[in-house]
Amino acid sequence: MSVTQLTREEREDALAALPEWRLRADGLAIERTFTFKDFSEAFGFMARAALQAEVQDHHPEWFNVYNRVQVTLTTHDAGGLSQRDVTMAKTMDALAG
Ligand SMILES: C[C@H](O)[C@H](O)[C@H]1CNC2=NC(N)=NC(=O)C2=N1
Repeated sequence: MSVTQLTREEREDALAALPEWRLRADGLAIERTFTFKDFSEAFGFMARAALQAEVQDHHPEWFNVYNRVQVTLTTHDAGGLSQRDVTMAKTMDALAG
């Protein structure tokens, strides 16, 4: 599937609209750590995000310990950041409340 990387300008605009996310040092991914009340809340978030990932055909890299979910978004098909990551980041922000 052809997906294109964001240009530097598009990336900067996207990050400005995603204040909770930071650009990974290599510039190829965005990252956010979500913290919830407990494991049940964290896993509920992951379950809802997983269903949305399927709908968007765009899957997160993530790591969960108890109430914490560390998320990395990158587009493998583009070899870096694409609009799909931005859309998924906004979806996750909305799901986390
Ligand atoms: C075939 C399938 O559509 C692709 O492999 C999709 C699935 N989910 C994906 N998820 C992410 N994060 N990046 C991709 O490039 C990607 N590609």
